[in-house]
Amino acid sequence: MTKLPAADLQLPLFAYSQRESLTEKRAWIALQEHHQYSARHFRLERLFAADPRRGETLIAEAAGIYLDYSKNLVTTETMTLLMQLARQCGLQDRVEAMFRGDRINATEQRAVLHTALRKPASERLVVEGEDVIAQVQDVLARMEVFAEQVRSGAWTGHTGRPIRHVVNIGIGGSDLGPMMAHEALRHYSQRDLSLHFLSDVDAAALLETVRGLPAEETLFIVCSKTFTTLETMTNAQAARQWLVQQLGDEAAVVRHFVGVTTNIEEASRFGIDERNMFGFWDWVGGRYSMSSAIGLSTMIAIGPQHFRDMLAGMHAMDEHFRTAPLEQNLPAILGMLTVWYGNFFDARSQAVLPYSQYLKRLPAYLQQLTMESNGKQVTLHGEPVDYQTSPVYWGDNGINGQHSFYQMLHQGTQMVPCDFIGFCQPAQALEQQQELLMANMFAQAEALAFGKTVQRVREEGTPEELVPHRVFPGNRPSNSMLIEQLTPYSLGSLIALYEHSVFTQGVIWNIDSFDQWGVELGKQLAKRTARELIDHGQPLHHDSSTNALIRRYRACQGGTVASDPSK
Ligand SMILES: O=P(O)(O)OC[C@H]1O[C@H](O)[C@H](O)[C@@H](O)[C@@H]1O
Repeated sequence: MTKLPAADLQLPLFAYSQRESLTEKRAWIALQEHHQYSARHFRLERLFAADPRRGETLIAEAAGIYLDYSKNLVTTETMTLLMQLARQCGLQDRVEAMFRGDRINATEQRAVLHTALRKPASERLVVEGEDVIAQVQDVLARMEVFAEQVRSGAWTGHTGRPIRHVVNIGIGGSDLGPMMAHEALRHYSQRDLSLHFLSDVDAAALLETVRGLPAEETLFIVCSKTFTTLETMTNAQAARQWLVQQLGDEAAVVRHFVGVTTNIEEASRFGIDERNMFGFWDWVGGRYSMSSAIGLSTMIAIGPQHFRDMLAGMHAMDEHFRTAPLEQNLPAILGMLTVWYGNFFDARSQAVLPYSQYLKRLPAYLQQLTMESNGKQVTLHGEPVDYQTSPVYWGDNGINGQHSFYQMLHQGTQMVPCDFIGFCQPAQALEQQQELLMANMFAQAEALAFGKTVQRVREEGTPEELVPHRVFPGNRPSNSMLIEQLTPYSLGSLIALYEHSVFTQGVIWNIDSFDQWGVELGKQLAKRTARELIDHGQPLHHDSSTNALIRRYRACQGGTVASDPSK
């Protein structure tokens, strides 16, 4: 892509940043008062009693997702004020700027165009003189040819055997999206192809992955936006060595390794044939990249048409986000509710609870999407924020969670807003299991919202000394998302919903949701420390804790200390 002239480099920082502090905005002050004098006294049972149709009106629906946000500590007045805040923060202008391809990732001087990855081929989007849709479609077409070759067995390995195992090597955004999508869409996957994900640089990860894999039927997809990430490069080199050792020929690499990257040069140096590289662009952030060529393993597993369906679901949500009025806009509603709880109720975390075995990796995926995007402490101007930014996102498969951490959600001392996600039709059916699953989701949201009073606990004949233990305070907020069925389309739409909710939050907080400088320091220190762990003679200049840990490690390696008697 063409580079901006140096003189323009400062412009976007100021173009998209809000000069007025968030906490000085009229709507913010109004929300503070609303919280102080009304909202902090809201009781969900009273809100529901006052408006018998609340559960049918505080809802929004788009791109196959029905969102019920009535079990939140809000009234229509709250929602009006929240949307006023969004407007005063310029949300709609920022949305337009993102979709247009402005360099809204100000600290890296990059456009943010993951939405272009899922636009229909018939559209055009010219950014800095280039039609990005044409570029996207070109890569998609090449991915489709390759994916079909692998799926049909036409792509053969070095010894002429078809590929039966695909190993995605990548980390962060080059792992979590494809891994989550693979789990979510297993039902759509070609049965005679198995997918594996290798991210951890712990040798056990590689060895456990390749154990039992026939090298002649194994394809490695090295996914790395930069092609310099240490963990991925280390794993890719080790996998390469394993393959060459197994097949006894360096020439095998070209049939068993393909690359997905923005860095063609580095990938060539690794030995990947340029014809087997699938590119993307610096305007696709790692955690926003599952709809780019990073989704190659997804496409191989579910096939090009289903991959296109996933893109269509994303696009439908993108368009909804771009065009729907804020009051009916799902990502805006979700995003503003997160702002509401974090900034006015001091909620520090947000639970994501899918009632679907297939979505068990969704919370892990969302952790990078949300926290790497919005875990920031300075505004676009570089000034410290004086309000809370990203909450901790966490969660698990809802049913499993019920039998472990839901205790804290119901009776703990912290407010944890919850997102429940469920499906009307199961991807796989066994009699009544679907009803049992969804009954639990509805019951949990109801129990959190309305609890159980002292009076009811007593009426149940509970011994007096146990009454306080068996009371459920209720008034714990949640969203319920109901989707017809888990399909590539609905998965795409769900992911785009969260992407844009994250964007909404970032706009309000006036931060750069698309950089990740916070991951750099640890990487730098690890490089130096790695040298010290390899060469025990290197002097140590860390703090006393780190020095002592390294000395202990060296001694343990050298066999001069041992604490495990079983060894
Ligand atoms: O795709 P890569 O360039 O290998 O980057 C992989 C990951 O590593 C980094 O440390 C970032 O924190 C992530 O945002 C990124 O997704």
